[in-house]
Amino acid sequence: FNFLGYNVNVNSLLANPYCKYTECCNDDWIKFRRNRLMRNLTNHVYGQPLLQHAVDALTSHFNPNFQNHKALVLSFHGMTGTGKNYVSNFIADSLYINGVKSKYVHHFIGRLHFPDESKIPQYKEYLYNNLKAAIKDCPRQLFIFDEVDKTPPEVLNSIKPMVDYRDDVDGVNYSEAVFIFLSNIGADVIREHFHDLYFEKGRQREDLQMIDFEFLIQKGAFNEKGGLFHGDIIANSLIDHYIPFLPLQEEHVKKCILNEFQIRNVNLPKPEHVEHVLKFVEWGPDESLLFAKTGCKRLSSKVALLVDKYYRHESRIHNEL
Ligand SMILES: Nc1ncnc2c1ncn2[C@@H]1O[C@H](COP(=O)(O)OP(=O)(O)OP(=O)(O)O)[C@@H](O)[C@H]1O
Repeated sequence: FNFLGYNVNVNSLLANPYCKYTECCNDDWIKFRRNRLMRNLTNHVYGQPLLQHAVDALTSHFNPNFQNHKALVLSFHGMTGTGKNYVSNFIADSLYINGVKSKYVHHFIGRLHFPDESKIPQYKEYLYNNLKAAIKDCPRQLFIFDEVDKTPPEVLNSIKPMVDYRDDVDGVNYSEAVFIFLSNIGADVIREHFHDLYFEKGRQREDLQMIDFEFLIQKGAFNEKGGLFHGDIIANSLIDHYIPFLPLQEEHVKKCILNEFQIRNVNLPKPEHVEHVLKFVEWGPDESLLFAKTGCKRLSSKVALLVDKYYRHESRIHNEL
């Protein structure tokens, strides 16, 4: 309303002052910022054009004009070091003001959280109770399950009711949540298919479509051993989108190396230093040597050593500015 010529927002007058400084379950702290995500993916993630599909899925999930009938479930597949964790963090950053540090972001790592097969019943109970308590506290939660292929399928099956098409489970509604599964399941199929499309059929990486991969991954995820293996989540088609992470080539790895230098305030590293880091990268498969076996992983420590040795002055001056 208008008071003495000033526009007064009743909501902000009534708002809990606690939530001004502390993260709360409201639009001030949780809001999907598509442009922010697009900018980060464009500027920092190399060689993964199919990510646009994940952005579109998130956009429609958070469209206030549509009512969701189930939680959004994305499954990221691909070789190691191609950006699955990296992108999940950008998604968290686009959803929460506190980014990955938000109390509404939860990471579960197969080998770390569910290592012991004899404890499956306890894990199931732990997961169910944990998720339920989180959603009760705030419906807009992000659950990231890393190393899904190293998680016992029974454990993942316990969250099936939460990602299914239902209004609520035990009085709790999960439809606003986002689940992201990360795994190397299907990585070989993706690599082989990409090789065929790119090198044999002359298709450009940027022109590839989801349709080129989605069914392949779904089949691979179902057949390969791992957490999704014969699991209820796939059997019941509860994964909304399978996102393939393509294998990285030399041009992408070089960009990753330059990025690592840039992070350390070295904008123009010497070409021989970039080449030096590149020498540590293993290439495959077999003698084709087309793709980086570990993608852009483990480059940062190599770059850090070089920066410390040759650019200490440059990086210090920038840090002091
Ligand atoms: N496509 C990419 N573009 C730019 N940087 C990347 C890309 N992929 C990976 N990186 C860099 O490599 C690091 C490791 O990647 P990330 O942890 O996302 O791999 P991953 O696909 O999750 O691997 P894994 O399957 O082993 O868990 C990232 O933190 C990032 O710095």
